[in-house]
Amino acid sequence: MIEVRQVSRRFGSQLAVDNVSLTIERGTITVLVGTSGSGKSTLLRIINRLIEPTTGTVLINGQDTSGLSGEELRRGIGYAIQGHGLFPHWTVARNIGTVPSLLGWDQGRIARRVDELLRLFDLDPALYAEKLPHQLSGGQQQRVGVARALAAEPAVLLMDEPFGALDPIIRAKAQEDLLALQRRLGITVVLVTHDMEEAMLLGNRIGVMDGGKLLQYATPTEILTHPAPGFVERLIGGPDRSLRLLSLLRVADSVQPGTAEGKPVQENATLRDALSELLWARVQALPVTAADGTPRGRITLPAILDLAGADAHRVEDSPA
Ligand SMILES: Nc1ncnc2c1ncn2[C@@H]1O[C@H](COP(=O)(O)OP(=O)(O)OP(=O)(O)O)[C@@H](O)[C@H]1O
Repeated sequence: MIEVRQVSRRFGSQLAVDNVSLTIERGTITVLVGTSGSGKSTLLRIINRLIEPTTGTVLINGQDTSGLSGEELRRGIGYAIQGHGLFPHWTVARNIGTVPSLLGWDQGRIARRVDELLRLFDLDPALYAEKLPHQLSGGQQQRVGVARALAAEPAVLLMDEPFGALDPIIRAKAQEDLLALQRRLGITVVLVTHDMEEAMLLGNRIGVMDGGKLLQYATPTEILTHPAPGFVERLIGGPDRSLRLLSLLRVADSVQPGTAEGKPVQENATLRDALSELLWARVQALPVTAADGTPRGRITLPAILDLAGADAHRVEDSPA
């Protein structure tokens, strides 16, 4: 668990982070979202003490981090940034092995860990371990950046706009991969983005920042259905609000008995995707299947329309 208590950071006359308190539960994804200059990156870097707070404290698992050396702290916390931050003249393997080397792991253990991480990120070690970063695609570099951040098996992973430089298709894949990875490893992730869509997709909780202040810290559903008045309300109150709500709900949540004609929709797809399929096929209903193709029932247009409005209580009862 990470506890940020009344943390502020001043740069000259500017208060980049203004009295922020929040608690991040172990094994969750927290997304800090806000416009440029709102203090997200500064707050993230205060957690691993790349930036020291002017006032306030950060506790990790109950321990005040100011009592640790910054270097020691950072070896236990993964950090992945936009542009991947890979050393350009080092091979992929050496890049991934950076922190284990600093920690004094023996060569055999480092090699095994590098191999394991490359496989985890779908990069064949025989093909990629000895390549240089510039010989990889943007998406592959991004994966190596995250692999490097995870090399020493940190319990906490901080990510600053990790998908910012990726094209939309690779970005969607990278987001799905992060969700799967986080579930598999059970790590605590704190991620910074300026993209509310990304925050809604990834966050168990979202912290909305503006002018250094944390304006709201809540689940995606709470933010959509009960946004804090003012900035947050304006941020999420655009014309696609109903579609965002549908993005948080799964087909499995409103599947009905029966069958339908047409291309099946998977039960773990979002209702937004299902709506798109229904509109594309110009039908009122489509069959629903499990990932392995087992029939599950059908999804209908009226059922989706029913959930797309501001019926907050029903939406709140649904899993985010
Ligand atoms: N080292 C620094 N020296 C002086 N001012 C700084 C420094 N780092 C950040 N700031 C200022 O603090 C404010 C918050 O910056 P920060 O990088 O945390 O914002 P952000 O929300 O992450 O923005 P972005 O999305 O553009 O990265 C900005 O106005 C920035 O100019």
